[in-house]
Amino acid sequence: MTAGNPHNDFDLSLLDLLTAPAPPNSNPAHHRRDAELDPLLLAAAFASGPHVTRNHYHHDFFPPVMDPQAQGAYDWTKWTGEEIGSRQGQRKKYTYVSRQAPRSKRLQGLGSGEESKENESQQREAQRSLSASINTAVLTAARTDTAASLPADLKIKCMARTRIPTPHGPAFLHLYHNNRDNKEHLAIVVDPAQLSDAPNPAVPPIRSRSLDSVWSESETEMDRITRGAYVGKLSPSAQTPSQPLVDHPVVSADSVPSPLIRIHSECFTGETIGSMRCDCGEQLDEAIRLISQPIPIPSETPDAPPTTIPGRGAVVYLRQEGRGIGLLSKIRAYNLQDLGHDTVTANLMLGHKADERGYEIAAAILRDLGLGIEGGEGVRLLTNNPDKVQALEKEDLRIVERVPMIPRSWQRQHRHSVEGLLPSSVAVDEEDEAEKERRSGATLIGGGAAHGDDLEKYLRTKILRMGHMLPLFPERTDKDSLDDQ
Ligand SMILES: Nc1nc2c(ncn2[C@@H]2O[C@H](COP(=O)(O)OP(=O)(O)OP(=O)(O)O)[C@@H](O)[C@H]2O)c(=O)[nH]1
Repeated sequence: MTAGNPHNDFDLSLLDLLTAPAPPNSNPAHHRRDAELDPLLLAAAFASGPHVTRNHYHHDFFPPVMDPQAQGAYDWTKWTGEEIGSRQGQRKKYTYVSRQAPRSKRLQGLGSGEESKENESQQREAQRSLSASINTAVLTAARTDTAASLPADLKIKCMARTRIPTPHGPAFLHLYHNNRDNKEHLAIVVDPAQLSDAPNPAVPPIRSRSLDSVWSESETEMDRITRGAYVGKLSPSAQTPSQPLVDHPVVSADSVPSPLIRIHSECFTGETIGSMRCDCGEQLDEAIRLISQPIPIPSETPDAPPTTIPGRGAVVYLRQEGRGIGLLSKIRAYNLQDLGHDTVTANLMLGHKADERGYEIAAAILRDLGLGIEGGEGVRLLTNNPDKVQALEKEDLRIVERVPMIPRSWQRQHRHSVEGLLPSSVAVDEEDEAEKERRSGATLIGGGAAHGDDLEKYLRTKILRMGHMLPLFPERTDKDSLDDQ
């Protein structure tokens, strides 16, 4: 995702500098509940360098300190540790702001082809040297002895959690920050037992360690509850803050089936405007449905009736749109696909790889949630993508089973052939078709199963060119689907 970005060499000791204890608040009744400057977001902003677009030049402290060339700016490379312009005994206040580019810079991108290429390379060069000077300043400011800039160790932190009622049952949405990119990755945790008055003690709750930890000595119970560090169900009369977890509880592998996990990548088109070029929206919905299904527990004696526990697991939702190439490139790729190229070739024609995603952040989020950790119960991974399995195993995630994601349109068309592909732990949806149409994908435009020629082509390419582990059924067209109705 960020591989090869020369701006990633951010010195982590700056985080300590930025997280130094805040001065005592003179008016505690109105203090902010979130940190004024989130150090992880700042780290990502520094690491990614200044982005010059028409409306956004870069983030900077005000008064300006990052761009040594800017009028009135302070050159950080010359900083000796004294606060700029501060008088004896006075603290100088900096505000972190987003600045617009000067007009001359904004107009640069509007030149002719040759001219804008030249401008682009000049901009890249300027970015490189500016980023180098920022890094020098950061190193000096943090007073470390680190001679060379090393890639920063990945750090993630769950900033907030809340309950979300979904058509498939309750879920807990967790929002994460990290020091690699400036994206807000998410985890949708399905664990309704956490809302029960008498949870099964053999099944530990899926909790974030970083969220449940104590962030500062001055943090109040209400601060913790507001950011989601509470247990049970929140209501006007029930507010119990959570306790920090020392270690994630270890569950023996045979006591309950391992939680079902999906690592899902953002797809604006499929998930928000109901595009049927891909099955992403449907997959997200289907993943939450499958994870929410009650889990059958084998009975201890042959005569005892079978029991179930509530569904458990999580979808880690990564903001790596378009298999990591971004929405702009994906839109261009769609036009190339309309010209007859497939999803892989279109990416390659635009100078991208077929897949530019990374799963390091996903693995870190799962570890934070105590899922797939060494010595633990392992996870069952919902995917057809062999690269995803491999990449997560490389991150030391303990995967005990791969569970296929069968596209809904294929489940309907090829119901009998498909049933055998699903492991017994995943129940086939027995609802009648009309009920299924109504409930599944209720939050997506159009609902139900995505279908059509575009989707057939996309799915076939994933099998034929990307090695996705799905059966290849005889090709169908939109007309066949209409004939079935
Ligand atoms: N570049 C590109 N990206 C696409 C296209 N269609 C969908 N995507 C992206 O592909 C990603 C979907 O990936 P996932 O939902 O994680 O699934 P997957 O890697 O295909 O594999 P599974 O786990 O088996 O579903 C999202 O980021 C989509 O935006 C396309 O035609 N071109």
